[in-house]
Amino acid sequence: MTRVLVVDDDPVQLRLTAEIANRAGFKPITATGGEQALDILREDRQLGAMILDLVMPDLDGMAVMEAMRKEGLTTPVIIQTANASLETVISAMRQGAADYFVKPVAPERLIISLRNAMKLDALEAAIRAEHARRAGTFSRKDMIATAPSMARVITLCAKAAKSTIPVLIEGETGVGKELVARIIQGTGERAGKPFVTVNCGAIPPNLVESVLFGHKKGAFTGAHADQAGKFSEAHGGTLFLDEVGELPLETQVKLLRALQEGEIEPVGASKPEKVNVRLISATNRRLLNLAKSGEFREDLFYRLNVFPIYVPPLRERREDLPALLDHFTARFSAEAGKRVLGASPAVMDLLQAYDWPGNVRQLENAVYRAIVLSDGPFLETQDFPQIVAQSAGREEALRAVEKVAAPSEPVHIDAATARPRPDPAPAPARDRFLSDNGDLQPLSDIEREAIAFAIAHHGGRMSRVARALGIGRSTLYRKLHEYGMADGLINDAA
Ligand SMILES: Nc1ncnc2c1ncn2[C@@H]1O[C@H](COP(=O)(O)OP(=O)(O)OP(=O)(O)O)[C@@H](O)[C@H]1O
Repeated sequence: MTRVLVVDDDPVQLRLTAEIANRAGFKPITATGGEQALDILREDRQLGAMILDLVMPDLDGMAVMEAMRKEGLTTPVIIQTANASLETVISAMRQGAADYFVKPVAPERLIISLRNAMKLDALEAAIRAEHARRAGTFSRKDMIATAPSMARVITLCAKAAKSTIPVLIEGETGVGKELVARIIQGTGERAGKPFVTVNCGAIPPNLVESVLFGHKKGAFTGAHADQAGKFSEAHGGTLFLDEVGELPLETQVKLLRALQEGEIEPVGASKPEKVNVRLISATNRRLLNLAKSGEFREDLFYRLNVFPIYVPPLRERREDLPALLDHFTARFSAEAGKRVLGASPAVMDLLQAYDWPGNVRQLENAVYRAIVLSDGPFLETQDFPQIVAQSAGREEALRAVEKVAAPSEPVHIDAATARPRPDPAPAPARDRFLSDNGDLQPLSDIEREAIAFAIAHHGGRMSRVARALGIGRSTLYRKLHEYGMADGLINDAA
């Protein structure tokens, strides 16, 4: 539940405002003076917003805002004042207040103001994060991680940033491993230097070596010119090897050499080249288990695993869900040009009860879809149809196996090692609008297929076929001729 700080020296007014916030689903925290408010702000960096009275005996509202600016306290501020002098309001807004109102305030007005202030804050954070990503200066504040189980991740990130030893980040898919890697880079001495990402699982095995180490002209058919690899691109900076467990064994040998010697050998090169790269690897399958089963070189495992960081799955840190939801809502509603202020309490219940096998990335995608679907100021459960369907399915499945002892757990990182390697990716179901090479089919092909399907479905009875397709019989015949399908087909028995 998002915490809101209410600051007022009048105890009656303080209770009234706190009660409005409480009824709107926020957790109010109260302070009766400026000094006390500042203490709370310094302690609790996760406050959603502060409602601040301007006139107070010890430290007034303006002085509180001034102190916040100096100390870099960024909680959004909504000013409340008894007299609406334009000058006061202008100075408060100049100090960075998100909004102001004159007491007594209508509850709806206060709630909208709170939601807007939080949305603006989340949006500013998203923009800051995007800037940081581009500049290679990601830091701890660009990651939502207030859950106790993330405290260790944050501490380890800070330690890893102080050195350049290889780091191995383990965690299920979509938990934020790349984000962790970017924070290590962005807060260390290589901040602002290249951050090059390679998804080892996405490169065809015969190209991995050339992608990583580069190649020389003529090294193989099609190598028309010298080509630098990812190691060279990351020179002076950080190389992030995602899904490192997917590297072919031959490439693992070369990677080991690159780590041991600090030099690489491009394909077709006659001599090695020196590189200065900090390596951060990630995997969603326990690398140790792969090493034990011989699928990953043990010597390379120990080289990569000097400093391991395990990122827990989202279902083990549900405390982060509200902040993540606000973060993605603000970002996507701004991108889609919609005025979504937040989510209904029912949505929060739905999301809290769900297991999130795809972790933060799945949440990000679910919120994106919800924003596209939503047509009100708050996201509702019907805006999350997939989560609703899967949650309902899970309930039913659980009811069906009530008497069976085995728990229905989502895929866990340890369980993921059981997959045989190489893992032949199942052929994706072909979309009926896409050709085999993934291009959209021409309309004529789609129409031809629809007609053929309708003819088969209605046993060749053309009146029915035409009716089903919503066209006249003569149009159907014309199309059959056009597509060369007329021969032997026309059987007009209705
Ligand atoms: N704690 C967080 N705060 C804000 N955004 C997050 C957080 N964790 C993940 N994200 C966002 O979720 C998405 C997935 O994160 P990321 O790519 O880092 O996951 P990953 O574990 O590397 O995924 P994969 O295993 O598929 O490579 C990204 O858009 C990322 O910015």
